[in-house]
Amino acid sequence: MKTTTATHTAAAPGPGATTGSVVSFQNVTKSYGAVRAVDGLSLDLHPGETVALLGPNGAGKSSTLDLLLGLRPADSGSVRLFGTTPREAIAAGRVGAMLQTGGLMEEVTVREIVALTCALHPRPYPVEEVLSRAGISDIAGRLVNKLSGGQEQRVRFALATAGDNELIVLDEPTTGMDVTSRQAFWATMREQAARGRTVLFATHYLEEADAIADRVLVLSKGRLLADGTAAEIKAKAGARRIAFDLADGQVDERALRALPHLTSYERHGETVKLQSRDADATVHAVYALGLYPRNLEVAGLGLEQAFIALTEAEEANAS
Ligand SMILES: Nc1ncnc2c1ncn2[C@@H]1O[C@H](COP(=O)(O)OP(=O)(O)OP(=O)(O)O)[C@@H](O)[C@H]1O
Repeated sequence: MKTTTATHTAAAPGPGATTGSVVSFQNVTKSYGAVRAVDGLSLDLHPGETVALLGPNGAGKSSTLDLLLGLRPADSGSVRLFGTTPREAIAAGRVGAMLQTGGLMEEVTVREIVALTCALHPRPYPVEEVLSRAGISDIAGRLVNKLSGGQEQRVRFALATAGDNELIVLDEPTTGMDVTSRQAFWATMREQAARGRTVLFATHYLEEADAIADRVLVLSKGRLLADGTAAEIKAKAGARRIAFDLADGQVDERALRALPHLTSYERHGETVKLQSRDADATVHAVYALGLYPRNLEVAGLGLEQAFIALTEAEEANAS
């Protein structure tokens, strides 16, 4: 995966000036030939929010971020950042970004590329601080084209945080990073959010969305399928998890599969794992079969299971 960093040039209004929406999409549509990548998308992001953008492959996440940053024009609808066009907001140095396309400048050292990006930013952080925060002080003298994939990713992280941006946009930022780099990365993003900065990140790591984001947007086929806290998304998926053990002789696969309100069924030996839209009724029906479930557990879905349930339901509706 290749990534690039949006640069910053002109002087900007002071940070913290934002009171309205940081990002506003109104009925935005984008097609590539016959493929509708973004389909009537409307949303507003507010100062200080940390927002995860989730969706299966091809859901339109990268296209949405490209439109947001003005890298592609929308076919219809309006995209505004801080009440201005994306181009104006980026020129004013209000936005930092790590994207999936493009490459880093080659034949320069890590320190040089970071120093250049700091020099272009209207409100830069000190170069050594940017290097240290991204965990790349020890490789600052190395040529950019000699870096490993994970090291490159950390350099992009440094470039996206070279100055005080009001909005930070990240497309799958931690792909290729090791565990320590990921932790350092998210610690920095939390600091930014605590300072009132808005962070929007697309990810396939649902555990990151669950742990980091205070708002989760689920996209499917270019449309917004769900928008809320991780807890709200889990609740929206509706189903609950049920798990229990049965004694060997009690496993009657047909009867178990026919339990009411099931959305998913799995059995591993004597352990049965179900998802149900009405856990109370399903558990009642288990007892009504004359079974004696042991180690019975009923719990809400994790974000990952909720995401799968929501996007599968959307697929089923569409077909
Ligand atoms: N430049 C392009 N030309 C043609 N089709 C494109 C182009 N860019 C994206 N698409 C199509 O638009 C749809 C949305 O793609 P997009 O990259 O925005 O999705 P995504 O959610 O970021 O996917 P992934 O998780 O796989 O990165 C896909 O069907 C994709 O094939």
